Amino acid sequence: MSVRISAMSVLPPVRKDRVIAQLPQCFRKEAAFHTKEDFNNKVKTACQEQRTGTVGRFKISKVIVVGDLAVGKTCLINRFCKDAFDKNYKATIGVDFEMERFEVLGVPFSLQLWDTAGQERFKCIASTYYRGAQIVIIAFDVTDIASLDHVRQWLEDALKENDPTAVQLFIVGTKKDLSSPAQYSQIEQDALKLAQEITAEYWAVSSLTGENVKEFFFRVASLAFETNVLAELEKSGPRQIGGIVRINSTPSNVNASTKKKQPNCCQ
Ligand SMILES: Nc1nc2c(ncn2[C@@H]2O[C@H](COP(=O)(O)OP(=O)(O)OP(=O)(O)O)[C@@H](O)[C@H]2O)c(=O)[nH]1
Ligand SMILES: [Mg+2]
Repeated sequence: MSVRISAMSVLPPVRKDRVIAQLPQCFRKEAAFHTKEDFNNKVKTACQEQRTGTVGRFKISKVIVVGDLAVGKTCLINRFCKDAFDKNYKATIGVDFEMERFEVLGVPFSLQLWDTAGQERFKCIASTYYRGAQIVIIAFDVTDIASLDHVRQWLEDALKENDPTAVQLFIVGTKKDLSSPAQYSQIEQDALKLAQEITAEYWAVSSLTGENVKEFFFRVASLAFETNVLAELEKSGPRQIGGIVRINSTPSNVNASTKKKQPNCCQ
């Protein structure tokens, strides 16, 4: 960890196409983490006043991407991180990970993206890396209803290793390019219903065309950032040094992850 911190301090500036100045909007209002148009005001003020605590210095949010084999988890990450797409399937063995650095409201913020194996025989290796995730992305293939049916099982497995109240959950339908509008809208109904039931934000993407891929990860980064800054503000409360004393320090859109701080061995 200390190696990573010192390495970060000498890293070049964040890429221009990783700068987030405005809150990216949700994909579907029916299944969104929240539907606010802008970042929380307390978060914006904290960023302007550089009162974001560990966020922006050494905070790295862990994201795990899980889901059935061959639904397109690796392709999704590769489209975003490398702007590449491979039409040949190469199963992930265990896990891979990528670091993505963003700048949100002027504050550096990193996501550690863990790409896990969907194949049963590699699952037990992969699941040992689930711990400490702040964000869980469950991918399913929009042309394969069985992969949507398996989302609940993936959720259960991911939450075994994590504090369920401290996790932000996303369901992502992949391979949107392969489905006709009629087929897609049918599976979307089921996916939205499931997302509502398990309190997840729903997205649909295509790693082949790139549709919604950047928008999705920007949304993930922004919501993780917002949650982290709110948690920092709640932690420091009215005693915040160098900031304005706020009598009411409870964030207006308190969400699960600000309620309980989990021990986080992986960060
Ligand atoms: N048409 C199309 N094909 C895709 C898309 N995403 C992935 N694929 C294809 O689906 C297959 C599986 O993709 P992967 O990303 O390797 O799947 P995975 O979920 O990482 O699989 P495991 O690592 O075994 O869990 C590959 O042949 C990809 O080319 C997409 O958006 N559109
Ligand atoms: Mg893979």
